[in-house]
Amino acid sequence: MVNDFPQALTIAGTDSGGGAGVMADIKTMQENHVFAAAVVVAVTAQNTIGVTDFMAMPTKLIDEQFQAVAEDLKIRAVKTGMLADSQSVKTVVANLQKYDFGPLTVDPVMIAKGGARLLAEDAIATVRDELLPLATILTPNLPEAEVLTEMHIRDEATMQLAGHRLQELGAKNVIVKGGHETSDTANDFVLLENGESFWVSAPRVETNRTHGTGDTLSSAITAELAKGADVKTAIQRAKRYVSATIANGIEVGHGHGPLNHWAGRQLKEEDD
Ligand SMILES: Nc1ncnc2c1ncn2[C@@H]1O[C@H](COP(=O)(O)OP(=O)(O)O)[C@@H](O)[C@H]1O
Ligand SMILES: Cc1ncc(COP(=O)(O)O)c(N)n1
Repeated sequence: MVNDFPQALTIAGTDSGGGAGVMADIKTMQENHVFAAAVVVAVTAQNTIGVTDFMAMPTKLIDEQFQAVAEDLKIRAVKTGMLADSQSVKTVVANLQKYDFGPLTVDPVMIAKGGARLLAEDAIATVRDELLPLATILTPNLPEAEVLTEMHIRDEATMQLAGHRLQELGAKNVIVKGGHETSDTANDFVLLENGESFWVSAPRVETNRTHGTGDTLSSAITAELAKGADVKTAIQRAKRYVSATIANGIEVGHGHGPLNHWAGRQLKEEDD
């Protein structure tokens, strides 16, 4: 059948070091048996040690990438990652309103693990006011949730409160990621559109090989949605996948190392 294979789209920045951004998204979607397409919003000069430079793509080129994808592919689920600046966020929002790419996962990327700012300060309001209300699923880490809700998150109770505030801001479903916490388990709080809430958890791995964890979780969710999973199932499967990529680390680079995107194959073997 023409155009029937599950296809997903990432709208994000590239990582020359291969561990995060568009590169992590494509590897994740591929490993989860979904065809991955990409609209590149920014290019970063980056490795596991840090980001040395980046540039946002011109608006016209972003528009043209959207048009090229929309005219030919049948995208069933889409995610956003690094969006760089306010102009780029507005361009992405306009294109998401123009084309139907299915459920939208918004990973509100702001600052890289190495400390570099990947979203201009004045673009935070644009993300909150214009992009967040389009989100089927919003996936902030703790610092991002704090910035978007303007509250201090200290514990599980404040993570839950933040989830509810983010839903009030317009995101249908929210997952507040606890990767930046220090407890023995990596606990993420999930609040669904119907009001149901629960935690997804995995043992915390003592490692600095966590470059691209957020991208990997959000693109695994997007891949599951592209295959037709419901939101709850997509989040549970994606958590299992990202946990395996962290737990079965590979040694690449000298800083915050990338994940083992092949680890899902091990999970399949365990299941069989
Ligand atoms: N050291 C770790 N061990 C296990 N899971 C982790 C670890 N660090 C992050 N995670 C998980 O990875 C996912 C991404 O979370 P996080 O690292 O907070 O995102 P981000 O990359 O956006 O900062 C979450 O499910 C989180 O719980
Ligand atoms: C292009 C791009 N997108 C996203 C991230 C965030 O990933 P992390 O928080 O793991 O550094 C990144 N470093 N680079």
